[in-house]
Amino acid sequence: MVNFADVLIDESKKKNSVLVVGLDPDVKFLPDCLLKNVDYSSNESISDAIYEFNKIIINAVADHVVAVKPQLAYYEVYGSYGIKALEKTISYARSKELIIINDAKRGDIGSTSAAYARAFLGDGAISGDMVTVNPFLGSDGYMPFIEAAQENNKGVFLLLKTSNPSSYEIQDLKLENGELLYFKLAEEIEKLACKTIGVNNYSFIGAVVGATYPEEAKRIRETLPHSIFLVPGFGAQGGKAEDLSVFFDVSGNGAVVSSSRGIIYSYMNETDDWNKTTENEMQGYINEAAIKAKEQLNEVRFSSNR
Ligand SMILES: O=c1ccn([C@@H]2O[C@H](COP(=O)(O)O)[C@@H](O)[C@H]2O)c(=O)[nH]1
Repeated sequence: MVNFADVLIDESKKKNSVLVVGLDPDVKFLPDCLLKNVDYSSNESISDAIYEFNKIIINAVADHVVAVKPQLAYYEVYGSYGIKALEKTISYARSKELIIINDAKRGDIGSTSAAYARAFLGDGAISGDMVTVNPFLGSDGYMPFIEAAQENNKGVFLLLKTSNPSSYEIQDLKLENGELLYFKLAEEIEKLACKTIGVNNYSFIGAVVGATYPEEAKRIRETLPHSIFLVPGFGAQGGKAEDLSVFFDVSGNGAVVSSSRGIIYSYMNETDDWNKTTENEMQGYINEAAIKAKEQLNEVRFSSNR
């Protein structure tokens, strides 16, 4: 039996990185070199460009990231061709021995969640190693994912305190006993996580906690010591490396931090005419941005500022 938390931590140690790069391809931001032959009336043609873009990103970051995180929305928008681009991207990332976290945020009634779990945690073409799950339908909505992850030696990240500005509207609602909703959910996750720990003391049942909420993260970390956090919101959403030490444990483990736009479109900040960036230049800028982010995170994850 493999506990996926151990796989993630071992990979993080091997790469000396807690950085996850998000694969959120938006054609608006692709330079001319990738768009010159694109027929905008064809989803197939656009999806081919997306796959080429993803290969450049993967080549640039593979040595410096613990995982890549495709965001499903950017593929689903192009229908079956977008899904094909996702399949090819996953297969390419696997050829570079990368861990794949599908940011799909699924969750439904039990029977449908079981089908989603087969899609994302089974052995199909869009299956990764971990998937983000929306737990707000309740335990029959998220347990099928946890069961599939356990059966297939994979992992999940349950949404807990998301990085967006309005996350407080629902997630911070006060319950009758004065407790906050996300905090109650953290307690529920811990009940499952503490029973499913691996050799590093972490469970394959992780939680999403936004980089934009370090104060909240500090309390969540105490309540949920056995879950690895997936931390989005670093970079483009304003989350800063210097605020992130509270997400980690004393050994610098316990969290992986994702950045999408801040890294994959880093070439847009390098010249006034970013449209003219070549594929080689793109790869270079993305590589530099990933190394910089990795180093910033390494500086804070071992710091004692908790
Ligand atoms: O709480 C959450 C959960 C998921 N996300 C996703 O992460 C990336 C963030 O992209 P950036 O460009 O680094 O801001 C994106 O795919 C979101 O859907 C999140 O931001 N917050």
